[in-house]
Amino acid sequence: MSHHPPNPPVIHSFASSEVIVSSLAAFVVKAQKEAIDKKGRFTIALSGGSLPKQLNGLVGNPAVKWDMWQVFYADERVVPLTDPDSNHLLCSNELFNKVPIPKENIHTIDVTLLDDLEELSDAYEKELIKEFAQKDAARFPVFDLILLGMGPDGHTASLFPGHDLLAEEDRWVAYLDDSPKPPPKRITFTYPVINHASRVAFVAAGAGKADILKAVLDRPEEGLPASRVRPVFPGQLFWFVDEAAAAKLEVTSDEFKL
Ligand SMILES: O=C1O[C@H](COP(=O)(O)O)[C@@H](O)[C@H](O)[C@H]1O
Repeated sequence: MSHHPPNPPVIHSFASSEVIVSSLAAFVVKAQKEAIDKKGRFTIALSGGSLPKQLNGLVGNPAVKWDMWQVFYADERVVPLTDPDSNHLLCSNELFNKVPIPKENIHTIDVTLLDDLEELSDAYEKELIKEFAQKDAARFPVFDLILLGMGPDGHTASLFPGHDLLAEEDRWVAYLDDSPKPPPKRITFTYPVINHASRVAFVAAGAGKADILKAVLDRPEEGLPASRVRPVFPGQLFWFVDEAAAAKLEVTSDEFKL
């Protein structure tokens, strides 16, 4: 465990969510290149919600080495992969069905275990162990990049305000059956996984995110789930926001320009 304090977050603010799309694509490509140069593979975790649409700048992008990607989900709803609530379905519709990524490089939940949350989350944890433990010999997986969204209540992945899972220190993947946002049954990466990544990036756009973004960044002592994302040094946290979402932050706009 590093005793160095976490790096301060880097906040990139853009005039519109359209500009986020191209900047985010360049950011992902840079993370991909560094990972492949170092380790010959790129491990990335995605979220659902508004995030997958923002990945459109990767479609048709010749710099993306799809066969080197290993994709996991930072959280997933416990539903069939064809259900409109599935994060995998959303990511497939927005991204994976439009690019030449090998299907076996996308790690989905095991849908034969939908009736047993404990087995399902254990199986997804084992999937992570297969990818990371033998190769990296670390106590927690070290993702090259985890992309997160933030809900209007400050939740991220399926870590919700006041939920017991915020205190989970050992498990890599946990389950809940009481999500305040439907559907109630979900699995989620825990903080030990999120906070051991090399890079974690939040994407938040629109005026609907302004109040909660202010609370998360200006009042971290409130302990909202998104405020608790503080990657262990030398990991780095990034925020990709548009001006509407950043409107209520205290820092001057110059500090936010790329
Ligand atoms: O339920 C979820 O919500 C969060 C935030 O969604 P957003 O639509 O406000 O961006 C999402 O990141 C997570 O993956 C999803 O399961």
